[in-house]
Amino acid sequence: DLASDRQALLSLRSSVGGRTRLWNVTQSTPCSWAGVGCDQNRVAVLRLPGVSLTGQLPTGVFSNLTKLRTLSLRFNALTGQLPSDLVACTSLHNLYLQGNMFSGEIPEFLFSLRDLVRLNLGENNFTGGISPSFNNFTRLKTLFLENNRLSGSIPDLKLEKLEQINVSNNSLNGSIPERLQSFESTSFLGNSLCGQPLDICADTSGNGSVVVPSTPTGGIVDQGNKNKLSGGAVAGIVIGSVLGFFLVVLVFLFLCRKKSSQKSRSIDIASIKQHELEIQGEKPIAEVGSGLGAGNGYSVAAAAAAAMVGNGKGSEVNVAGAKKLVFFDKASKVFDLEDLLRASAEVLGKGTFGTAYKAVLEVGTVVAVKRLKDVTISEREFKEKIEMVGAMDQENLVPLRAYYYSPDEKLLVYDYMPMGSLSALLHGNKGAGRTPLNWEIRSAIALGSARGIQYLHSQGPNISHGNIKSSNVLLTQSYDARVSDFGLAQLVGPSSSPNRATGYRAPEVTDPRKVSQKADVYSFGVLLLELLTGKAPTHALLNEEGVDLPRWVQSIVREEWTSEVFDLELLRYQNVEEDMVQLLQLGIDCATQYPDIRPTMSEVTRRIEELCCSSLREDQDPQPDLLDIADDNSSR
Ligand SMILES: Nc1ncnc2c1ncn2[C@@H]1O[C@H](COP(=O)(O)OP(=O)(O)OP(=O)(O)O)[C@@H](O)[C@H]1O
Repeated sequence: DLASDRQALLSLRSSVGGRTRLWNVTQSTPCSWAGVGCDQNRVAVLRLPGVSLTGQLPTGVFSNLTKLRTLSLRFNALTGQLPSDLVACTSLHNLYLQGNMFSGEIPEFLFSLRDLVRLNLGENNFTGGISPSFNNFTRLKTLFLENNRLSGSIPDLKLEKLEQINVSNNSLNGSIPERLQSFESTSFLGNSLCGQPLDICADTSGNGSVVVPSTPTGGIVDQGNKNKLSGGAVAGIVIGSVLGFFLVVLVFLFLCRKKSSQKSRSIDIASIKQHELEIQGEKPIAEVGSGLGAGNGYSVAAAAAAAMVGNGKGSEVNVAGAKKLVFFDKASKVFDLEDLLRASAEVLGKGTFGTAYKAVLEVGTVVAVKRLKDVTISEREFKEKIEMVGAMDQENLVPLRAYYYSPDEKLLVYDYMPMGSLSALLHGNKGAGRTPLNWEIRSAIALGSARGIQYLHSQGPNISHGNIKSSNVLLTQSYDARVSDFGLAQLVGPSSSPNRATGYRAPEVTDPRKVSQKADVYSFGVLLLELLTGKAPTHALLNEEGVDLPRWVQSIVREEWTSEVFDLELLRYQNVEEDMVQLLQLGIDCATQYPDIRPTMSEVTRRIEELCCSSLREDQDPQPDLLDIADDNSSR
C-alpha cells in the first residue's frame, strides 16, 4: 500500500542520497513529493533525473513499489548492478537508467518485465552480450543501449513494435539482423558491425579481400562452408559475381539516364514560379514548422533552372557542366551538383537571405539547401567569406557542407535538421498531440545554443552571429540544439537588411547590419526568456501591452509573481523551479538595456552549466526522454 511505498522511497533516499532538498518528508503522502506520481493511491511514477544519486541501488526497495509504471533515474551517478527485486515491478512500462555507471551484464531477470515499452540503458558501463531474451519484450518501442561496453553480435530481434533502437558505441560485431536494417545508420555506428544500413559485410579470410554484396537473406558468408570450396570454385564465383555486378551496374546506369532525361524535360517552370509567388505571402515559416507536408515536391533543379531561364542564360546542363559544388570537407562529398539538381525538394520557408528547401537526394541523403537572393558582392569576396563560414566547426552549429556559386545562382548546402526549429517547437501545434517540452529539454537547448554562439564569438572579437532568434536554433533527432544562419549577413548586400528580428534586436542596434557580440547576447537573452515563458517576442499580447518580452518579464518578476511567467508546461516540474528562476535571471541579465553590463557568451555558458543538472555535464550529451511523458499521458 501507499505506506509501504513511502517507506520504500525513504530507504531509497537513505541509500543513494542525492540532493538534500530531495523530498520534504513533513508531507506525509509521498504523492506530493517531487518526482513522485501516484495512481489509485499507489506510487506509479518515480522520476529523479540528474539529482546526483550515488552508489548502488539497494535490494528490497523495488519489491515494495509494485505499481511502478515509470522509473527514471537517468543522469545520476549510480553504480553496480541493477537490483534483482526490480522483477517485482511487473507494471513497469518505462525504464530510464541512462547516464549512470551501472555495470555488469544486463541481468536476465529484467526480461521478465514483459510490459516494458521504453527501455533506456544507454551511457552506462554494461558489459556482456545482447541477450536473445530481449525478444520477451513484445511491447517494446524504444531500446537504447548506446555508449556501453556490450560485445558479441546482435541477436535476431523480432520486436514488432520497435520504433527506436540505438546500440551505437559498443563493441558489437557481426552483421545487423535483417529486421533492424531499416533503422538509421546512427543506431549502429561505433561498433564493428556490417550490413545495411552500414557498409556491406566483407569477407577477408580469402586471398585478398572480396566484397560480397549483401544478399536478401543478409549476413556474412558462412565461414565454415567456405573453407571447403576449392580454389577453382572460389575463382569462378568471384569472376562470375564481378561480371554479374558490372552487368547490373550498367543496366542501372542506363535506366537512370533514361529516367533523369525524362525528368528534367518535364519540369514545369511556370508552376514553380507560381509556387514561389504563393509562398511569398506566407506567414513566418517558424509558425509553419514541421507542418510542411508532401505535395510541395518539386526539384531544386527546377528552381535553379527557373532562375537561369528567367535570365535568358544557359540551361540546367550548363549549370552542371560549368560549375561544381564546392565541399568544405572532402569526406562529406557524397553527392555532386547533378545529384542535387535531380533531388526532389520541398520548400521549408523563406527567410531574410532567400528560400530554404529540403532536398532528398536519390541515394536517400537529406540536405537543406538555401538559395541566396541579393548577393551583390564579387565571387572572390563571396568565396573568401563562405570559406570562413565553412570552417566553423562545432557540434552546436548547423554544418555548412558545400556551396555553389554562379552569377545567377548561389546555393548553400547544410545538414538537414529533422526536428525543425525551436520556434516551431515552442509555438507551433499547441493542440492535442503536442509533445510537451520539459525542463530538461529546454535547459539542454539553452546550453547547446549558448555553446554554439560562444564558439562563434571565440573566433574573433568582431565575429558575431547577428540574427539570433528561435527560428535559427534548429534541432537534431535527439533534440540537440544547433545554431544556423551564421555568417550570412555579410554575404548579402545592403539591399536586404535583416529587419525581421523584431523583438530580438538590442536597443543600441539602429542599423541592422551593425551587429556586435553584445547585441548577440541581448538576442540570446530574449531567446532564453522565450524558452522559459513560451511566449514569442512578437506575441500579440505583448504588443497590445506595448512592451517587449524582456520588459514584460521584468515587470512580473518585480511584482514577485515570478512563477507566473513560466510556460505552463514547465510548471509540472516543481523540483526545478529554483533552476528555472536562475535561468530566467540570466535571460534578464543578457537582455539588459546597456551593452556594457551584459555578460559575455562564455560567462553565459558557464552560468547555464553551473545552474543545474548532471544531465548537462560537458562530457555527456543529454538524451531527453520526451516519450517518457508522452507515454504517461497516453496511458491515462
Ligand atoms: N538546415 C536546416 N534543416 C532543417 N530546416 C531548416 C534548415 N535551415 C532552415 N530550415 C527551416 O527553413 C525555414 C526558413 O529558414 P531561413 O533560415 O531561410 O529563414 P528564417 O530562419 O525564418 O529567417 P532568417 O533568414 O532571418 O534567418 C526555417 O524556419 C527552418 O525551420
